[in-house]
Amino acid sequence: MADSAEVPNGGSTANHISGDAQFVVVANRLPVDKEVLPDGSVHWKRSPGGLVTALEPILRQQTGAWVGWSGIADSDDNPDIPGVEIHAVPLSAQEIAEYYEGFSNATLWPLYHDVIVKPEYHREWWNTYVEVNRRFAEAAAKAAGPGATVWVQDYQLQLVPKMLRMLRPDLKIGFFLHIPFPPVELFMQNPWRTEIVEGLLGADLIGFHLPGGAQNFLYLARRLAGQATSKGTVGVRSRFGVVQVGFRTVRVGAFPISIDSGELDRKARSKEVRKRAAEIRKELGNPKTILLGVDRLDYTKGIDVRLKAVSELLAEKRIDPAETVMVQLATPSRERVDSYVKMRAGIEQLVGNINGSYSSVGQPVVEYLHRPIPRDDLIAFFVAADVMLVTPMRDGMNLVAKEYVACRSDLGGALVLSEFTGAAAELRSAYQANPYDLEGVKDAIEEAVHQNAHEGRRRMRALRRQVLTHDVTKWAQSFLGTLAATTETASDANRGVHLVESNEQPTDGPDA
Ligand SMILES: O=P(O)(O)OC[C@H]1O[C@H](O[C@H]2O[C@H](CO)[C@@H](O)[C@H](O)[C@H]2O)[C@H](O)[C@@H](O)[C@@H]1O
Ligand SMILES: Cc1cn([C@@H]2O[C@H](COP(=O)(O)OP(=O)(O)O)[C@@H](O)[C@H]2O)c(=O)[nH]c1=O
Repeated sequence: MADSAEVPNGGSTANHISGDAQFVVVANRLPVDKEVLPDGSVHWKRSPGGLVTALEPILRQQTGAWVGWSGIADSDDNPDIPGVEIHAVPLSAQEIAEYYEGFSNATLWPLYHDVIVKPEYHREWWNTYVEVNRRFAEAAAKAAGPGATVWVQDYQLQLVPKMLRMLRPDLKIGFFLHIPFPPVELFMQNPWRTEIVEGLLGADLIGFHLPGGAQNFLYLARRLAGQATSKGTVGVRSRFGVVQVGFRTVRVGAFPISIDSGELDRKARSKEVRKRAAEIRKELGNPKTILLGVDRLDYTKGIDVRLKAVSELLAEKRIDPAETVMVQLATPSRERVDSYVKMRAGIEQLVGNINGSYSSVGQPVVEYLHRPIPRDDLIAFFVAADVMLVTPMRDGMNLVAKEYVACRSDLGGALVLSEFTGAAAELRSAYQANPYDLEGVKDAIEEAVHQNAHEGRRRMRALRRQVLTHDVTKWAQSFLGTLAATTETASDANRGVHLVESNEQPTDGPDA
């Protein structure tokens, strides 16, 4: 998908509902964000974040419908996207404040990301979350044809599976969580924890990035919803868990998401991208080492950690300011949520401090851009960067790490990767570090900066083998294939699976 597209004003097909789609994606966001320019014309640009990056190629491969919000208040415009039938769910300014900024991003987001900031619990936010989830469920019910497959995405819509099942029992319903599913001790804080578990159990298949999340969920289904569940460990794309909900069998599994690695590999090899990468290096003053960070400006991403690490490495003369430039590309995100406002100020202060202490005139050590970067430009930055810094405190997957690897067909570059990303489970040959251990992060960055070419190639070859053989198509096929196979009766599905009753004492504790 292009980063932006002009759509003639008045090109809306609002309320044009066909109700015959056989495949429906339901996500908080549409794949494109609406922007109304000062002259009143409408502009649609790519929505931020990895969810859209991952799902967009899937919908290109099979026609279907996408139910979501356009990113601004009170809009029911449906942009024209070839091959995808768009069903916009309008949200009022108050719903955006309470459902999106409030319950989704100031309650659930911090709760599911290790309470890095304190989650806020407000009853009004919850009530609006329930109401908006109902509207998404109704929109999905209208878009889906008889017996269709509906794939509900992410933490903003955890009540939709149950609501949709009540409206349309004929549908096959999948749910995928793009962020970490938290340890049981944290999840239990949520005053509406039981409603959320029951909401998810409306699906036929519930997917997580990692087996640990799936196991946490199975434990909670037993404890909070009182359902019998399977007991063994969950595998990656295998050994699915089972929850028995009356006569229905819900499967629970781990499906690590990925990227369109073949497409990125191809683009990164192109002459234009190579040329642009060379230009970037020149524009940065031809430094020996380019360090790169690419993130939504989010406190989970550990942008402060990498800035502190670089600052200390400079102070300790372990890296040379005359030879090093760090580029931090930061897409604006959730700018009206308090914790994001505070975090932005902190990061910009760190950038200022480093530049104040170590830059020379016209040659800043840190180049910081606070704006969305078009995909093609991003690819050139990946090709140019000697060391990619991915240091989240917690991250569901982190597609940026995989994108960097996919772009390095030259086997150059090095990846510094937080242990607390979903990607760390697959990208074992990265320079991994614990983001809470600043000395460890510094050591990893220093090692990556000074790696010898042979070691660098060995690591990158191993990383690429993983990323190129596990792409987003494999992710979607494994999830949708498992969902399609969930037709058996409860007794068939449970054959050979020992179910633990909710009143039995489980022997397998949750995997925190
Ligand atoms: O829609 P926003 O509030 O602007 O946020 C953007 C998206 O952020 C999150 O992305 C996650 O999904 C990625 C793909 O699975 C994953 O790699 C990453 O670790 C997650 O943080 C969020 O989950 C999406 O719903 C948002 O649209
Ligand atoms: C900064 C920036 C990023 N992108 C693209 O956005 C996604 C980010 O996905 P990830 O899983 O790493 O994290 P979140 O979903 O944001 O939590 C990735 O595909 C980036 O290439 C972009 O297109 N433009 C940008 O400026």
